[in-house]
Amino acid sequence: MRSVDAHLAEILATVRPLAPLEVDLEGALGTTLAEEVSSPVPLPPFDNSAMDGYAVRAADVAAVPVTLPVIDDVAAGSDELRAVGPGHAVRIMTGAPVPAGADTVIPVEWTDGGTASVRIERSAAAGNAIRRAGEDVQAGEVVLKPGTVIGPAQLGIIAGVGRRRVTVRPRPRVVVLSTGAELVDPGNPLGPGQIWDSNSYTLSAAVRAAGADGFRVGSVGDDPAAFLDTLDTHLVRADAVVTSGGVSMGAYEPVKEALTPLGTVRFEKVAMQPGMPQGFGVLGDDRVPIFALPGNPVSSFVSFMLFVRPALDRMRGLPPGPPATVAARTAAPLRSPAGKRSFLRGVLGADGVVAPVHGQGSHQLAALAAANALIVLPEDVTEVPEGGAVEVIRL
Ligand SMILES: Nc1nc2c(c(=O)[nH]1)N[C@H]1C(S)=C(S)[C@@H](COP(=O)(O)OP(=O)(O)OC[C@H]3O[C@@H](n4cnc5c(N)ncnc54)[C@H](O)[C@@H]3O)O[C@H]1N2
Ligand code: MOO
Repeated sequence: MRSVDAHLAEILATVRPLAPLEVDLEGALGTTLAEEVSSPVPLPPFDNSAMDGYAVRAADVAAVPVTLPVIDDVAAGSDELRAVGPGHAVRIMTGAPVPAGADTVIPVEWTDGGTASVRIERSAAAGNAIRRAGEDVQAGEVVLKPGTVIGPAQLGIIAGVGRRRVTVRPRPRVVVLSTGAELVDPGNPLGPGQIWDSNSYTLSAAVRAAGADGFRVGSVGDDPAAFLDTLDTHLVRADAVVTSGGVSMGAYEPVKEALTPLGTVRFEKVAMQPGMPQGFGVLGDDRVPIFALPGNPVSSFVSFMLFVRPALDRMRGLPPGPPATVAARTAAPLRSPAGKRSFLRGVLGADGVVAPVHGQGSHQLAALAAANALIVLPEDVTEVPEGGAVEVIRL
């Protein structure tokens, strides 16, 4: 049997970061920056007011109360500014440029709010409520480095430095396909021997949660030719394919039967529980990676977290690796088969104690849904006593 680490190593040696492309800001969320972004101008571009109030000379408000004539009104966006002479005040709004001559801003709350003249009750030192040009970013300064995932704030600063388009590694497009003659799409009635297809929903959601775009094709039956046809149809829009089911030892294993003859996809037993039967390889001239995951719902989910997620990180241009673990103590004794790495489902509390959920079968999806962690027991561990130290993957 192949080790979990060897299987992941082969996957990571095969998948490649997606080629960079230029996208509009609207399409940049969740992508990975593939260039350095810098600002052509200082930000803010000019000294401006941090508050609604009055721009004055600090010397004129050293002794208060004082009443000054209001010689102008400046809103944000104003460009014709009158200089503030000695003894003058200019009404100013947040974000408006500070007029020449003024060196401080008195918030409106410290005044009577006058428009022809203003009575100022409190004095302020020079520089009060003034945001200086370049205080956020200097002209030419790099604001984002390649390899940064673009979230809302990163998108904001790209727009904030005036860029309309940006070069990124895109979100991988992942086609998700489940197989099994027993599968019925949720919302439809079950016939004898049928179950609702949950894996295609779980896996396409896991794809999205991993920062990629999932296209849920739904389920195909047990016919290898129909499976290949469906795959062919969808391959053009895929950077990767994830399938579930049809990979073990049964009489009807469409994924294994269809892909094995291609010679580019291998089916192996990986020393883990759940998730032992795994297929991985590449398809077509573009060598699109395909992950053929086992059909048991918990098995396919755990397989996704261990193998597909790191591969998607690599495709996104992020440092890939196994899921991070944290140290915990188990609330109950645990068992694991010798020679296999186990991923038991558990609930990790704020106190660092993890309680295995009831129902550790690889078909028990409700138990997985109740869990927030996978308890990892290494290959050489067969038992852990109550209170024993374990590593867990947060879900
Ligand atoms: N003789 C052996 N039998 C099995 C072995 C083995 O080594 N020797 N391995 C077992 C293990 S471990 C697993 S895991 C499963 C993997 O089976 P397949 O990947 O071939 O998947 P299926 O047979 O199609 O389905 C397994 C199970 O999962 C249910 N399923 C499948 N697809 C879905 C879906 N989209 N949504 C919800 N549930 C799904 C399916 O009904 C089956 O109950 O093989 C063991 N057998
Ligand atoms: O290894 Mo299978 O993935 O448990 O049930």
